[in-house]
Amino acid sequence: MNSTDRQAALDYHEFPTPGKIAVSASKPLVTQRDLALAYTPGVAAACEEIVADPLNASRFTARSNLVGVITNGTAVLGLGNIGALASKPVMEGKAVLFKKFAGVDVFDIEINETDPDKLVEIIAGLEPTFGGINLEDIKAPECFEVERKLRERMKIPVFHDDQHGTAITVAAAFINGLKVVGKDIREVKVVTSGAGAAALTCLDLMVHLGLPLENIWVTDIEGVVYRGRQTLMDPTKERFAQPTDARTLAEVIRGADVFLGLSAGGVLKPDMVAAMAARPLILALANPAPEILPEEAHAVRDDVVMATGRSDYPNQVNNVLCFPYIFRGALDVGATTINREMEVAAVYAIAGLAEEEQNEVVAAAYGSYDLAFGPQYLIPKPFDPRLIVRIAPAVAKAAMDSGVATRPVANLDAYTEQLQQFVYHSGSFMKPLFAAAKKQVREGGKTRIVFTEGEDERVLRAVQVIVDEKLARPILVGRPEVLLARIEKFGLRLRLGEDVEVTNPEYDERFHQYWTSYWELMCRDGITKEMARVEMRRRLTLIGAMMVRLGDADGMICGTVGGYNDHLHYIDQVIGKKPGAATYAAMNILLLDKQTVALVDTHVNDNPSAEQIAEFTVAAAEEMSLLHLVPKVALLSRSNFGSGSSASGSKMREALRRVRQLAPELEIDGEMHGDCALDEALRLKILPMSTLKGAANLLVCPNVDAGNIAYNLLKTAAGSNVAVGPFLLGANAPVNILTSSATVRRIINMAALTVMEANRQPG
Ligand SMILES: NC(=O)C1=CN([C@@H]2O[C@H](COP(=O)(O)OP(=O)(O)OC[C@H]3O[C@@H](n4cnc5c(N)ncnc54)[C@H](OP(=O)(O)O)[C@@H]3O)[C@@H](O)[C@H]2O)C=CC1
Ligand SMILES: CC(=O)C(=O)O
Ligand SMILES: [Mg+2]
Repeated sequence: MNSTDRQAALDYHEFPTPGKIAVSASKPLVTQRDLALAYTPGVAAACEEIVADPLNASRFTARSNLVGVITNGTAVLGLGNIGALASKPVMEGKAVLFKKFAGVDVFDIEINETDPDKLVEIIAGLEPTFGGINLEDIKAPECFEVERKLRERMKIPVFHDDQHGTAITVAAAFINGLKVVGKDIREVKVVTSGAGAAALTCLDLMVHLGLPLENIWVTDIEGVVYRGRQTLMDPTKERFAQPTDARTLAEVIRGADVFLGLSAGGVLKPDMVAAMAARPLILALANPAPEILPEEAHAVRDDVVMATGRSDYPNQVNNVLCFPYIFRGALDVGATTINREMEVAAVYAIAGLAEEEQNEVVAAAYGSYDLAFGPQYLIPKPFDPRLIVRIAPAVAKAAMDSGVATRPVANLDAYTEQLQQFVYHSGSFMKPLFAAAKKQVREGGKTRIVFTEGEDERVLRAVQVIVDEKLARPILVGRPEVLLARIEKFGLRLRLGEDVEVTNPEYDERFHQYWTSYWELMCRDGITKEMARVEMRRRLTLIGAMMVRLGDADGMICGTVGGYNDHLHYIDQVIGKKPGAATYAAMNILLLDKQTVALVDTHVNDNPSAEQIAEFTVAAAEEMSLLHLVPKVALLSRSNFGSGSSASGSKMREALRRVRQLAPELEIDGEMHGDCALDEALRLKILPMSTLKGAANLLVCPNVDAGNIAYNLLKTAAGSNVAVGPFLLGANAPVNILTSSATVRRIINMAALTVMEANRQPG
């Protein structure tokens, strides 16, 4: 690490508050009554329920989601025996990863004790606190004994991460690596550097998966582990002792197909790499310095396939791919242990994911979508959000099948769905809407959605999911040769003409009809025939809009590139407003932690009149009903029922009067401040005469600046994956203009919603 990176790492740990974790309360503690419930006397009720039935601890305490990350600091990363106190940053780090990747809470516990029996006594005594124990960085061979004794004594999962988390991840990289180099697990020679917690347990699992024991050559700080060796031996190591005269890594590495390094930095030398078999697989996993750096190995030969434990090289093989998710699955079914069946399920879940297409979140985190299964991508990346939905259910199922689950989940699909929500906040909101869209497709409803920026990477990735999930029948506007090249580049499987229809902007026999129709529409608005022809070829939104107008598509999605109002301009020319509508508006929905709120107008009307506001408020409320949301409308202002002498206040009052005429059944009030809209208690205090009940979920802003700014602030403060929209209100067809910040997920969601709009019953 250079001095700048070192300083950055220290600053990260020190500022703004020392360390990386804190405890946060999951219940409100604001009033005297809260205090009485949370603490004495109320807390006694929870205690008594647990006395009556210990299983109630998982109902009334955080135990079933709480893991102890416990170490004595004797084998911390590759830093060695640096002691319990100095290991604390690593344990806090594990806690952050547990929480971030799988929502598991952690107490990190660093214990000043090297005697295995005493360590066992201390940890076993913590069983009431935790739903699981993750042992970390305890050195071999003591770690084997500590784990075995704890497993015997404790009725919760005990998992030594450096052994099993590493073994599971390494086994996934190993089987995928062999696939890439085209070798058979029964025939490869594997040489390790390291015979500690990680290395020996990796070998154990690799043997379970089919690697013959006699093909394994283990080396450690003393050299080769040979039969008859006396120094630094223990029974676990003894199992791998070879009958050989070879004594050094340099000797046994000759002709090896696989090197597995779980020892210390710089142990594997370039001349040893040169002596390995063709297409060698090198897993140099010591942290933070690997046994050999990739550039050193590649300098010796160009057929090496290489992985390290580090994030700054391709193929990071690190137990973070396993431990958050194996615990998620184990905790969710109340597993009493983590057994071999659960380990193997995790191996295949991780290995299988690497062969799937890349994910947008991974691409955003790593700055590239160009990851396809192969030498540079053997194993999923730690930021892949699919890890949780692949590994945790596989582990949960294996726990149930092998009889160690005390709280089996009744429906694995529903469980997986629930985990999906952990990754995508829009999951639970969208689920019934996806089901409705799929039903339309199955029943032959109006489902042909044209995507005008068909060549855009996000659109292509979204369309792959839309095809796989049968959410719509997509039409891509794009040049076929570009589409084909990009589909291949991104590792997608779309078949042009079969899965998706294509409209080629450079040549399509329908174009004559498209541009002449456009000219007929616009010939009295300054568009000549020549302009109509040229515009129709170069304006993708015009093409899509004309397809919808002429019945070649049922709905349209555009806007991933370009300005909102530029797209609206062409939609207005070709599709126009709904009969009777005087205005367009844009509505966005935000799926916040505690509530779902829609905001209108976020993109169109600079300073709408009261009449316009009334019109788009009613349109927004109708759109919400289509999405199964019961609208509760607040007309926002900086004035509260006439409290401020603002022009917007009187405009919103007038809008209220008009909405009440247009839609008397709608629950609406205003004008009011944003906090009164969302906080019923405050509203009752300040505006006790308000007719609005509960929190408003449709917030109508007095102008587009307010709407747009409020939307972007809320979206950013809430974090990613929370926005659905924008919905274009007022157009005479189901067309939606997205924005350049649209993600793949948002495009998929909006396609499903456009299908629903296309099938909306009039009325
Ligand atoms: N990428 C990943 O996910 C993970 C990586 N690791 C890394 O693996 C390494 C070992 O961790 P762990 O098994 O927990 O620790 P242990 O202390 O249990 O084992 C370390 C092993 O490495 C051997 N060793 C140490 N130095 C050398 C050397 N210079 N040459 C040859 N062998 C050596 C030790 O030999 P002896 O006992 O004879 O001294 C021992 O067999 C660490 O670097 C750790 O960071 C560990 C877990 C996960
Ligand atoms: C990754 C890890 O657990 C280690 O290096 O010890
Ligand atoms: Mg470790």
